[in-house]
Amino acid sequence: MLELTDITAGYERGSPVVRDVSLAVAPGEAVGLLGPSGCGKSTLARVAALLHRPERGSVVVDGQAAPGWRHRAPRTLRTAFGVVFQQPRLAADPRLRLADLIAEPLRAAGPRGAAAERLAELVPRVGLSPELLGRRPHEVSDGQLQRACLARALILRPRWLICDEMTAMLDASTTAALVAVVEEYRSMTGAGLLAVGHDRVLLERWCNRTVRWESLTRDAS
Ligand SMILES: Nc1ncnc2c1ncn2[C@@H]1O[C@H](COP(=O)(O)OP(=O)(O)OP(=O)(O)O)[C@@H](O)[C@H]1O
Repeated sequence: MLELTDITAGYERGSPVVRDVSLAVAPGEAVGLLGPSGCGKSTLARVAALLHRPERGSVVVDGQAAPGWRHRAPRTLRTAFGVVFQQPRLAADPRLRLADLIAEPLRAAGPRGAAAERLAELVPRVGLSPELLGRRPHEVSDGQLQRACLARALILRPRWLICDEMTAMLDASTTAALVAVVEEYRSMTGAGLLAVGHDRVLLERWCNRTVRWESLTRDAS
C-alpha cells in the first residue's frame, strides 16, 4: 500500500501549495489524479515518490513509514519508485547517450553487470530501436526521449509507478504506446500506479479509479 496522510507541502515555509491531502493506492491498483493546472498535483506526486519533503504529513510505503526524503530516504524505499515526468528534456541529462540514461539508476543502486541484460529486455518493450541508444537527448524526438525515460523508470523493477503528466507533450499514438508499456509492466509485476494529469478521458480509460483533487483534502470529506 502507498499511503499519503494529511500531506501539507510547498516551496516556502508557511505558504503551502498542498494542504492536508490524503490519498492511498493499493498494490496493483491504478489511480488517476485529476486536477486543474497549478493546484499542486506534481508537488504531491513528488512527495509520494519521496522526492520532495512535505512540511507535515506521512508517507507509508508497503507498511514502512518514510523516514526522510531524497537522499535521506533509504535506498530500498527510493528504488521502490519509478517516476516519469511531463517534460523529458528537463528530466534527462543532455550529456548522456540514451543507453546510459536508461541504465542510470542501475549504476547508482543496482547489481553490477545487469545493465546490458535489462537494456536488451526493456528497449524493445518501450518501442525504441537499438540505433537510437547511441544518441544523446538532442538527437531524438520528445516521444523517443520519453520512451527512454519510461525505460529508466522501469529498470529497477519498481513496485510503484508515479507518472506525472507522462503523455502531456505527446501525440495520440505515442500516448497509447506508453500507456500500454506501463500496463504491460503492471500486469507482469503487480505494481501500483499513481497517474497525474488533467486529461479526464485518458485517466478514466487508463486507471481503475480516478480521483479529483478537490475530493482529497480533509475539508472535502
Ligand atoms: N520549484 C518550485 N518553486 C516554487 N513554487 C513552485 C515550484 N514548483 C511548483 N511551484 C508552485 O506550486 C504550485 C503547484 O504546482 P504543481 O506543479 O504542483 O501543480 P500542478 O497541479 O502539477 O500543475 P500542472 O498541472 O500545471 O503541472 C504552483 O502555484 C506552482 O507555481
